[in-house]
Amino acid sequence: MNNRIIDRITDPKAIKMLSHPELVTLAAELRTEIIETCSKNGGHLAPSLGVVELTLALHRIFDTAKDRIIWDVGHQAYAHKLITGRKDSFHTLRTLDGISGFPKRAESEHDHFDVGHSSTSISAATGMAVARDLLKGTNKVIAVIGDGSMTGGIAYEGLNHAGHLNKDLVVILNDNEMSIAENVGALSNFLSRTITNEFVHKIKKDLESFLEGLDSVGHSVLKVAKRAEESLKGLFTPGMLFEAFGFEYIGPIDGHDVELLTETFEKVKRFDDAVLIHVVTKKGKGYPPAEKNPSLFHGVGPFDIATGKVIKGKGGAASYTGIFGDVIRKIASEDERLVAITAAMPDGTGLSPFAKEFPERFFDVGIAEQHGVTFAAGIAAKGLRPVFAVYSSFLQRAYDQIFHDVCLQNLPVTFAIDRAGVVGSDGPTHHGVFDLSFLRHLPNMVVMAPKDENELQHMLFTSVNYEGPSAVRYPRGNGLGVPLDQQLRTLPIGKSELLRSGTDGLILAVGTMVSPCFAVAEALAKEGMNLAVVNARFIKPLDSELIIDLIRTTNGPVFTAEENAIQGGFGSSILELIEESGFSGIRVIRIGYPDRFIEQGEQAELKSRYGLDEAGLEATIKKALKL
Ligand SMILES: Cc1ncc(C[n+]2csc(CCOP(=O)(O)OP(=O)(O)O)c2C)c(N)n1
Ligand SMILES: CC(=O)[C@@H](O)[C@H](O)COP(=O)(O)O
Ligand SMILES: [Mg+2]
Repeated sequence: MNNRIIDRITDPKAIKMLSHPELVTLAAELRTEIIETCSKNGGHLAPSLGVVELTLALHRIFDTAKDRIIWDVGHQAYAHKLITGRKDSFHTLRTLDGISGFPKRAESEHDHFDVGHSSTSISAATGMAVARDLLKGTNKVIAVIGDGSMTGGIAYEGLNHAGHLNKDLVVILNDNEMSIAENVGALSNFLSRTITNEFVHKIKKDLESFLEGLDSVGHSVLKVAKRAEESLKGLFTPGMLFEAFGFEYIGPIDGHDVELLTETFEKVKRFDDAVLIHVVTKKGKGYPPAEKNPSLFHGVGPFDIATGKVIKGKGGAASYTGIFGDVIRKIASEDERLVAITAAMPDGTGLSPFAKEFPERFFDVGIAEQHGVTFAAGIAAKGLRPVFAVYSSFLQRAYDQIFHDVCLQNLPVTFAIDRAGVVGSDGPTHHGVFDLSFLRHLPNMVVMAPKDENELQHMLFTSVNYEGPSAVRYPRGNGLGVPLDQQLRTLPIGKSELLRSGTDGLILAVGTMVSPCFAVAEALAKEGMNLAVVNARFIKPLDSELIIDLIRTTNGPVFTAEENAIQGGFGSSILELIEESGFSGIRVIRIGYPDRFIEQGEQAELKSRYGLDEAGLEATIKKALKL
């Protein structure tokens, strides 16, 4: 008979009734459940395994029906989900219409803030603490933030404000000495304090034996020194930093000792000022392959539990990310001006091989997209060619820096925008469906999207050699498997490619939409309908000359197709062009993502749901042509 504790936890309050050995058993059961589900669905395995004991201790002491826990990024919240009523739906994790991989207020009363992007928890918690006090509430507010997420500037804006207000607020720093890759920066060195502590300890011992060897003067000095010991320790531990922000500091404590965590939280629950608890955990804890390779298992696809081997997809063409990584090295080998930058995503953006080959020209700035952009602007201002490789949705953080530090000064920064379009299981926080809209209205900016991986190569080369800011946006996943030209060339700025002629209608397509649009036009030709198809290549500047000519000669509607929000995107720019050119009576049908946040699901599922696959495009076009 199945006698698992996990099956009895339908409400987190049940955690409070368990004995210590039962909590240890439950931790193991949670890990099994998390590993099994991630092995099938993929997911953020290593971060979630690392906080199982922390999650149990939090739920043992706090009551999430009223107390507020804000998980930073939220990719580590699987145990929290399992014990807050979502065990039976956990098998749907990250799937279409299933439960989210991140906390979601709409999903549970125990999720208090929607997340996915990093470093927001302290600010949100501070806001909740202020609101609680204004409303005369009594609940606790707890932010749980990782050491990687502490590299994001907003975390310090939050700390600075929270420490100043000194509200009843708990920040738990989950320090596993890892971001997705190795964590970077001075703070990370400061937190991994082992060497410093040993060093301080040795100095203290040496000093003590020296003073003890002296006469009574020495003993008096020793007494003073002993009294100063605490402050000396404080001077060399991370506590110093957080205390300077106005927080009480507790730690570092073992984040896998559920009893110690529980005792600590019990005490802290009675405090009524801002406290930071520094908890040390192991990323991937309890699953040896993840402990050994936490970067691979940070966000992993389906894998074999016994061997820890990731199950490869169908194979096929190289990924856009991989091609980017290859081309950028190729360009850098001939152009010494090229400098590559990532904001904590060296693997995800394909820059890791570049980092190995050109370590002096590679910079991981941490989760600091704003700094990454302005840093790139500084490099460009001195005549070099920075390439900032970044996910579309994370670039949103740096809108003002793109405007103020790059475009306004017309600096030659390349934005290599990966994960443009829908990204899949990460869902609405991570889909990259706004970049065309938020980039194309900025003066000086050139915006490109390749129809395939070969065009990606030429666009990157074009971008690095362009004298102003430019962006190349490309999707998550594989290219089309087209042959790659060996010789890179610059594309004429603002020139599109006419792929097929026809006067029954005009399709203007961008990036990943070019191939399915072309296929649909070819199929319709067999039914006697001849549509022109344009690979836009440039979203900005538009190839106005060609597009106006084609609009003039078409007898049918104009279709625009893009993997971006319809609002403000490429289709909108065509409407503007039509208006500016004085056309009237032109029917324009814009195909893209509607004005709502797009849910999680596989890319193909989402494209099908929103009519961006071949079947959907054909249906839309046929309807408009009244076929
Ligand atoms: C603004 C932003 N940039 C980048 C990311 C990608 N990202 C997600 S988790 C993560 C590392 C977080 O490290 P840490 O906070 O230490 O958590 P851990 O995974 O180690 O538990 C990164 C870079 C993100 N979610 N948000
Ligand atoms: C939580 C987070 O932001 C990242 O781990 C993200 O999920 C990575 O996405 P990719 O899998 O597309 O690299
Ligand atoms: Mg970490």
